[in-house]
Amino acid sequence: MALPAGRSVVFVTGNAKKLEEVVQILGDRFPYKLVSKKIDLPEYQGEPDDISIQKCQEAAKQVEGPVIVEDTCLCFRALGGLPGPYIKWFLDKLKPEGLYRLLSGFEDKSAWALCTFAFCAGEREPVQLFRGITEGRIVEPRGPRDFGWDPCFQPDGYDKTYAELPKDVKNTISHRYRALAALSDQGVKVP
Ligand SMILES: O=c1[nH]c(=O)c2ncn([C@@H]3O[C@H](COP(=O)(O)OP(=O)(O)OP(=O)(O)O)[C@@H](O)[C@H]3O)c2[nH]1
Ligand SMILES: [Mg+2]
Repeated sequence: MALPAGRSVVFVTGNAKKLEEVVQILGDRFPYKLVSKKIDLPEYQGEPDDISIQKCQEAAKQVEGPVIVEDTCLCFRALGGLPGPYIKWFLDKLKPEGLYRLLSGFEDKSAWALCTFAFCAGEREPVQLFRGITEGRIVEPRGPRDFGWDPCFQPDGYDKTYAELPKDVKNTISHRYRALAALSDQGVKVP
């Protein structure tokens, strides 16, 4: 069963840039009223799916209603997928230059960005996951610095980094776009 049309769903994030992209990507394609709420949820550890499930359940508990959360990983192939969900701390300490230098001992600079949206209708309800992946490689940082690791991620098939690409291009190829496309295709369900 779908949520009744017109119901609102709270997107819980502490990240204003994420919210900006979600709003741009979704436009009016989402059948529910999307309300945002700024809460800094805990940074859980573990596999991406488990992290998103825990994050969503915690958000539903705090909001006491239907919620969507999103968790983003940046995974370096040469490092077996790390930093993955821990990219926030790696970026914070190393900046995009340091992320690039992390791979200096490796020929393989390939990486993928993984975005997972999680929806649940309430605290003890099941969590639905929607994933999107964009493949690319880690390059010496280029472009504006206003969003995280965008300057050092160059998506496959482009000679520009995410940061250098116009927003409307990033937003049609990104990990976030693909995850939201899965969400739009499959729809959210309440038990
Ligand atoms: O250059 C970027 N392009 C992107 O498209 C992108 N998406 C996320 N990030 C960064 O990667 C970490 C994810 O951690 P994260 O998913 O826990 O996010 P967050 O803690 O900032 O927000 P939230 O968890 O409250 O939603 C954080 O440092 C985000 O700033 C991005 N950087
Ligand atoms: Mg977070």
